[in-house]
Amino acid sequence: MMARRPLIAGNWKMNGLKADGEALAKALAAKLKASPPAVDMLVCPPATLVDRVAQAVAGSALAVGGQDCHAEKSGAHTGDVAAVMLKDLGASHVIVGHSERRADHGETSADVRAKAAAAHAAGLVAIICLGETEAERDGGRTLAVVESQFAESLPEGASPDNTVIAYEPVWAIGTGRTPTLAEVAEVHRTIRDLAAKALGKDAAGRLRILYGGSMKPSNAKELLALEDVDGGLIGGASLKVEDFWAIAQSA
Ligand SMILES: O=C(CO)COP(=O)(O)O
Repeated sequence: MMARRPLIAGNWKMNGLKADGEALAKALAAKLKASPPAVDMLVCPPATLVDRVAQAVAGSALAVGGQDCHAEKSGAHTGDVAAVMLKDLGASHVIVGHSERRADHGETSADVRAKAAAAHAAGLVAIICLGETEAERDGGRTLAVVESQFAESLPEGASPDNTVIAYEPVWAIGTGRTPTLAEVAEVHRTIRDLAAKALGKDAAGRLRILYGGSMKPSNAKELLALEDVDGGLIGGASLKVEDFWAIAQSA
């Protein structure tokens, strides 16, 4: 029996105004109600829409998450959002350490670890992102990069119940390119092995490890069929109901 229920998560990034965000979430919630798939589904709208989307899908099986949180609970941090604030709006998850935040905002793995700890303290599941750049892949450093990001980003107290790992090769995000299936399998197996060392074998066996980076209906089935791929973190294709739903159906 499959021990890990797949998680199909949509990262809307900086897309969506009130009307279209609500319509997208409602359409997904309706599909989930009509024909529940054998996966968990999550959408992560921009912070401005978390409240509205959470209210729109309340009572449905569609979970809602944030895309980032601050490491502190409150304070003088203009423009930032605390994990507890996302929780207050009805979020159950938050993405931390996305490569766009690591690149655009200079977030380090130490920052990511503090954010994940804040998410846990607020009662949120932290989706911790990691992945190599193209130069790192070309230089043969993929596994070393993933290993150090994993070691440095995982907080004390992490468990399969409060943490999900997302492997997102930076060069595959929004480019239409993906690693080969063998390359994805190798990285996911490595992450599972790292998790076994950090959390113990049983916990590692329950930990969900998502793949992200140009996942779409045409390649989802083969990616999601890999033994250590337990779902997807989907950007562009999560903005279209039919595409996101098709991906969920192929898990
Ligand atoms: O960054 C991603 C999800 O967090 C992946 O984005 P794309 O699916 O658009 O490549």
